[in-house]
Amino acid sequence: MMRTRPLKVALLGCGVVGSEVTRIMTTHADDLAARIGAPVELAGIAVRRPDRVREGVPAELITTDATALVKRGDIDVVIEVIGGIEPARTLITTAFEHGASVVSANKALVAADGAALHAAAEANGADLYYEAAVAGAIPLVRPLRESLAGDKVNRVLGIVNGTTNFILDKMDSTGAGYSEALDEATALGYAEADPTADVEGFDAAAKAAILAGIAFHTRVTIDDVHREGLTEVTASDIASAKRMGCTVKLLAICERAADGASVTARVHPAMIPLTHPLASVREAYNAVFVEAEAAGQLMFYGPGAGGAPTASAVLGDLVAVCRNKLAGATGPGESAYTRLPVSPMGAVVTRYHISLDVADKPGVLAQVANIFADHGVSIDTVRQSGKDGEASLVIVTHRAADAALSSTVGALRELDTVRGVASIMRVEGE
Ligand SMILES: NC(=O)c1ccc[n+]([C@@H]2O[C@H](COP(=O)([O-])OP(=O)(O)OC[C@H]3O[C@@H](n4cnc5c(N)ncnc54)[C@H](O)[C@@H]3O)[C@@H](O)[C@H]2O)c1
Ligand SMILES: N[C@@H](CCO)C(=O)O
Ligand code: NA
Repeated sequence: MMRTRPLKVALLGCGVVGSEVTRIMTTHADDLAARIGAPVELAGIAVRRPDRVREGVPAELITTDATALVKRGDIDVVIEVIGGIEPARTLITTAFEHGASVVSANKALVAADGAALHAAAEANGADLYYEAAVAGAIPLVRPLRESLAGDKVNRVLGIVNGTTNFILDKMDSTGAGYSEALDEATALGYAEADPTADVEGFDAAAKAAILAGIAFHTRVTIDDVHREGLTEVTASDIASAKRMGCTVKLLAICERAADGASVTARVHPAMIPLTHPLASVREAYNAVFVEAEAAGQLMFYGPGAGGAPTASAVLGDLVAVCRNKLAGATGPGESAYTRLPVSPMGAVVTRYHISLDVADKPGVLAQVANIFADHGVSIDTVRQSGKDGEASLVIVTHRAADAALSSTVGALRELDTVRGVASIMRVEGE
């Protein structure tokens, strides 16, 4: 039976995502009501610039006082699409204290302070949902939290940042320059308000922290995630990857250690074979592999950024939270019972592609090979090219610990015959 009294929703922020949330809530009101079992009504929209023309947004709902809106007391659900840490954190906490549940798209905040937010939700009998925070429209948080709650996840690996994938794809396929590709991603609404969050890997690291926490039922914050962005990737890295039958992608990788006693979470550019499904992920699309003990390998693929796709995830959460409200229940909260520690990057085991500029004279290759052997790093392939007494060595290793690779590179830099280490890139997905 449909309840006639509407559930009241407050929207915080009416930018790329917020404007699409407003549009869908307005145009799909009847369907949303039927699915929830009660009408949902937009009761207020907090914005920073009230004079901006917002097509289809009722002017009487607009306010610049977000705090007063979340304190009203008659609000059932607050949708936070402002972004950033403050004032979002205080507004969300205040919303819980005033009886509202919260739907947020804010990965930066959840990855920094998820535990405290979950605790505040629980203390007030409220829900905190954030499907939109990870990989936009792609259902990933809910499948991990709910569908896979009976399985044991061992690995989550994928492309979780649309902007950087868009940039790499454009550079690779059209030869566009880095800034040109970034400007296009920003114009299309994919990039964060400050795009350094995308290109320096902070956005992907936040998503990796959220995914690792949910997948391994432990607490992982953004500070636990090893992070390398896109800014160090050169045209020569991309060309080198091509020669190896690979492409370069910015990956987020969360793994349970082989002994099961710890986990790791990292974001960095990596070479992956062109035959791997992640290699064909184009534009701002995201794709995530989840490997679970009983399920095997699952792949989640779809639009990872953009106003409408992200609003789709927000609306899905809104329906779930409203249903919970009507049932007088709450959905799953934080699950961190395994308390698995997060190991540092040095413990990660993977393969490496190393490009060295060396003197081309007898014994150099043997000297270089010895350094690898001394540090327990086994070489898979070596390719040498060069002339006039200088050579370029491209070495691909077998699987080795990141700490062992770092000491190998440190020792190589000490050799007089090694003029420079042109690039080091991890090789994944084989
Ligand atoms: N754009 C995407 O593709 C995407 C995808 C997934 C998640 N997200 C997340 O969604 C959130 C919003 O992103 P967006 O792309 O819509 O950003 P945006 O910059 O387009 O929108 C944010 C809006 O919030 C407003 N705002 C800032 N402070 C405010 C305040 N105190 N009170 C009221 N309004 C305030 C800003 O004026 C702006 O209009 C972020 O957390 C972002 O990480 C975005
Ligand atoms: N800036 C983010 C938005 C989606 O979270 C991206 O490019 O993926
Ligand atoms: Na999602």
